[in-house]
Amino acid sequence: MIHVEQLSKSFDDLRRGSIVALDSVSFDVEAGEIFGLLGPNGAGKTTCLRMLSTVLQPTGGVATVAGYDVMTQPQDVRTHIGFMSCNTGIYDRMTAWEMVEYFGRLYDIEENELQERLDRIFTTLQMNDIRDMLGSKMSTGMKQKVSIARTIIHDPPVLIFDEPTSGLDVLVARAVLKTIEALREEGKCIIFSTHIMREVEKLCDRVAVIYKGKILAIGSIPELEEQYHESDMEELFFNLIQEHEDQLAMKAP
Ligand SMILES: Nc1ncnc2c1ncn2[C@@H]1O[C@H](COP(=O)(O)OP(=O)(O)OP(=O)(O)O)[C@@H](O)[C@H]1O
Repeated sequence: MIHVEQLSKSFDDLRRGSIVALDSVSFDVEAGEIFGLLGPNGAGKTTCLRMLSTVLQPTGGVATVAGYDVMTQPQDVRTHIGFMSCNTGIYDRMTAWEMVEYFGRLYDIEENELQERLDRIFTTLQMNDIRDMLGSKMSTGMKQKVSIARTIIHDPPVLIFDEPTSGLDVLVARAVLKTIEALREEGKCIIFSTHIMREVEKLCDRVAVIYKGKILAIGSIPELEEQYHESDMEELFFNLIQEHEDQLAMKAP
């Protein structure tokens, strides 16, 4: 469903010169799977997800999403994905229902089908009590639910979540994670970025540890624990980063 091969992205930064935000990254994600990108700030997670959602153009490598090439078929990619980040916007002057309906209409969903989907999503995400609430009156958690609803209204096979729980309290974060789990049960292909170890342990079928634009390790958690002889995910993560830093230091002139 998602195929990424040697994907790279450099930015020309006025102050810092050329920045390699992502460096020859490769992975695949299947339907019915949650794949985590785990890395600290600045690791390249957002850059990777933005390229998969066609917001940014790669400077090297290839990526296909639902069979469509992000470079040559961006429009097809866009109709087959739902993208949500922690700052996906909510309109103050629209109700929850109007907002999700509005996004459904942007995708040209037939009217009867749209109303059925709205009913289903509002029930599944337990949003019926905020149906008529304006964006300006919503709590952060309510806004996050509306963001998820608008991300899935066109029933895309691929879902891309960029740090979806960032800034949320534990209760709302838990509800968001439960929703993502339920979407996996529906057979969605899900890629999810985070810097929170526990989220990966709870949710992800496989994970890529990403640091300074490179994938340092990739696999299921049991696979990684076995490969690196470390059962504590946090220790494993720090060890991988330390090892990478040591290698960089050895290469430095
Ligand atoms: N538009 C840009 N211009 C220049 N540099 C950029 C740009 N976007 C990202 N970068 C740089 O690329 C690197 C990777 O950033 P990215 O936002 O992908 O990391 P991240 O893993 O998502 O981190 P965070 O959790 O902080 O969002 C960083 O060094 C960042 O400063």
